[in-house]
Amino acid sequence: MTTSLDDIARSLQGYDPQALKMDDANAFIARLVAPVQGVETRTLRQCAGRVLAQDVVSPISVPAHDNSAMDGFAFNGALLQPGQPLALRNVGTALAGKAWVGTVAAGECLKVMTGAILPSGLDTVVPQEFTRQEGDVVHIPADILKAGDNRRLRGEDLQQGGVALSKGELLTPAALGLAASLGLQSLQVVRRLRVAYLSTGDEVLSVGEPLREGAVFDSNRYTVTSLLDRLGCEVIELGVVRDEPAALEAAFRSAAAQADVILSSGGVSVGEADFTKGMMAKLGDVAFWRIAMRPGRPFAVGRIGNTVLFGMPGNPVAVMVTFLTLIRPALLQMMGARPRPLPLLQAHSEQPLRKKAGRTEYQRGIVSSGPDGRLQVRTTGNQGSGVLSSMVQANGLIVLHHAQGHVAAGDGVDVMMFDGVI
Ligand SMILES: Nc1nc2c(c(=O)[nH]1)N[C@H]1C(S)=C(S)[C@@H](COP(=O)(O)OP(=O)(O)OC[C@H]3O[C@@H](n4cnc5c(N)ncnc54)[C@H](O)[C@@H]3O)O[C@H]1N2
Ligand code: MOO
Repeated sequence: MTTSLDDIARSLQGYDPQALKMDDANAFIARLVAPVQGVETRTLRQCAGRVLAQDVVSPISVPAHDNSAMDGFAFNGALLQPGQPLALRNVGTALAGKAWVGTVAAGECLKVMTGAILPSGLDTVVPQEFTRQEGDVVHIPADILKAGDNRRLRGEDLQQGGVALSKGELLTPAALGLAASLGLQSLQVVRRLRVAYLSTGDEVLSVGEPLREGAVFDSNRYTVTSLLDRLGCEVIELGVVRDEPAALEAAFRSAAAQADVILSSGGVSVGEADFTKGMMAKLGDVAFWRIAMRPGRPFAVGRIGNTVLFGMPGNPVAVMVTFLTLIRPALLQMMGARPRPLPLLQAHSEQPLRKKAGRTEYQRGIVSSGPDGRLQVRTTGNQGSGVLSSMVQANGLIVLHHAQGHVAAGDGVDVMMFDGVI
């Protein structure tokens, strides 16, 4: 049973679709969406960016044995005494990957390579360059080591039987390396989320079409589809749809039949040619919001059949900002991933910032390290929601919170970093 938009609205205190706070918008969306069903097995090479569908329990300990972290000489650390150098007889060499056979008696040591198994009783390794060798005697200076140094303990990375990776983990390069260190060849992952994207508007041209007066090229298609690629979604591109009811209806129906999520841009404000809103309302259970945010105020949210719909405004910066702040968390939730909020840093504003209280503003910011080593941030200049070059220059969004007012130069502000995400 899916919850209707009305039910969600009733469950939210202070829900006002004409002046919705960001927190309430996100809470609404979190209730609207649910993780998709469907698990598949994929080889490690195919798993980058996918979401793990079940816990991975370690079949082995990593490392499997106590071993040396250095090329050097292993010995019993109990021999170390403050102020006393050591002279130990080397009785052999242990290479990585092969157990050394033999015994090391009191007063003896074993030459070991990095990764070599430490025979029992040898718990300390002196790096080779700290020693002096005379024949088979190894001299170790006083006070350079303590017992246990340069030893890697069995299971210090992963314990056999422990959970190495948890369900919901987004499979990063590090997570895939970890799975490989357990000898796993494949993983169970959540099926990819299918996301359809369409741009709307008579003035919007696909790249390749000749430019004509008053028209703009469809930049939103490229920002949105590449944001989706980075999230590991399967993207269904439905091109540019004219402000014409039959074309809009066909596009939305086709999107709803194929996708878990439909994203559109344009046509959600109050303009006369905004047929998009009417068509969304005809085909689905859709709410039209005015969010207390800038940019990105008009926004549509709802369902067409079982497919979730997010109708972004047309302005290119508003598209990226609503994607990062409202849509990205929802897509991660639908992908079965644990929340991965973009990191918020505190930086000192290099300039005064004008801000209207009663809405959340996202200004494009460039964070850098100041002369005193502290983080500082300046804006990219023109903050118009059509100025896409501001998003190219920025490495984060300065978040001016709902209740916050003007910012003085030097004040601390939050910055939502998006390097590597967009
Ligand atoms: N009277 C009001 N006018 C507007 C309001 C309002 O509240 N009252 N809100 C403004 C805000 S904020 C935004 S954002 C826009 C959103 O309007 P729409 O969603 O209807 O978007 P469009 O009018 O279709 O387009 C806006 C703008 O973006 C350009 N655009 C559209 N699609 C693309 C694309 N795929 N690639 C590049 N650029 C695109 C389009 O040409 C327009 O310039 O409404 C304000 N007005
Ligand atoms: O959503 Mo609009 O972009 O605030 O100008």
